Amino acid sequence: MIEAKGLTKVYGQKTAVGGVSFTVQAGRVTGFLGPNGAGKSTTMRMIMGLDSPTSGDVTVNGLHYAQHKAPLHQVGALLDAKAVHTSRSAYNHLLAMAATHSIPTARVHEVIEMTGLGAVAKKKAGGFSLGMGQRLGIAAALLGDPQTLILDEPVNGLDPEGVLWVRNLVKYLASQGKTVFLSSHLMSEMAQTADHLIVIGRGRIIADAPVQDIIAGAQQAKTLVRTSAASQLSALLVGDGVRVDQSQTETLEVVGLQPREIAQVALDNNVLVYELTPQVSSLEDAYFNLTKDEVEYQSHMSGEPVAAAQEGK
Ligand SMILES: Nc1ncnc2c1ncn2[C@@H]1O[C@H](COP(=O)(O)OP(=O)(O)OP(=O)(O)O)[C@@H](O)[C@H]1O
Repeated sequence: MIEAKGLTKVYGQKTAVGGVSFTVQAGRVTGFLGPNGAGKSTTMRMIMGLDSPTSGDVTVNGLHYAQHKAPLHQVGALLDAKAVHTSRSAYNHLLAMAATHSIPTARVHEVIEMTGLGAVAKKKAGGFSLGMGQRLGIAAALLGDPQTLILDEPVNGLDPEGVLWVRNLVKYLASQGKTVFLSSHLMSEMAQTADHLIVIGRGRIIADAPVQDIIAGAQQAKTLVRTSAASQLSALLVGDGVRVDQSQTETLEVVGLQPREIAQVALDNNVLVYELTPQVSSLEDAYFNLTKDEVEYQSHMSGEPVAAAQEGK
């Protein structure tokens, strides 16, 4: 379990993490989402004792990271896949880590096989592709068979087989009662992997709820309507709390009414409707809804990223 209380990190004028409190429970996969610069990596670094909080507190399995006598058995983390000795082989990198905790060599071989690194284990880690580096980072995180796993963007650079493997792995570990905390910018992947989500924006928690609740929260009754009299039906439907967008000649998107209510209006007015399809919200919709005011680095049509707001900078 990870517990953060009033966790704050200020760099000069910049509040990277502004007094966040949350609990990452054991036995489920908790996703950590937020726009670029929201404070995810800083939070994870503080959990791992790599950055000290300006104020507040965070513990893993009841203790600060540094208080654990055998931390590799408590918490395994992938924070920066490039943080390896570049001229050391993957095997030797893992062996060196294992030696610090008297972890048997057999476990090194085990995590190498688990992560699909067998063929390259004796090669220098500095020459690894992004995906192979991620696999090595995950192998290192798993080495001590820790109770808690923290993975910052674990699927970044992985091929589809690797993405599926990470998904199944973290779900399996959670089912075994482990605590799994992972960040990703891939919404569809997060929707399939996480049970619970913590969403952060500009250093503050903006949602902390089960994935299904977050998706349901964004859900407005939205229906795709195909009709031969789009303008007429649109005029009949539009009103208080009801929005109608006409995307094509015979296609309407109606927000704020149930399909049955739309059908009734059409029937009462003798309008032919030949399709009524309720639209289901995705995690991506919910995420954009939640973070629309929290995006600090916004892309523009020209492709040139600019700081959308200069809060604290
Ligand atoms: N060492 C540092 N010194 C100064 N500012 C920092 C430092 N580390 C992070 N920041 C700033 O703190 C904010 C949060 O950064 P952080 O890396 O935690 O965000 P993130 O949510 O992980 O972003 P991303 O999705 O881009 O990885 C950013 O504005 C970043 O520039």
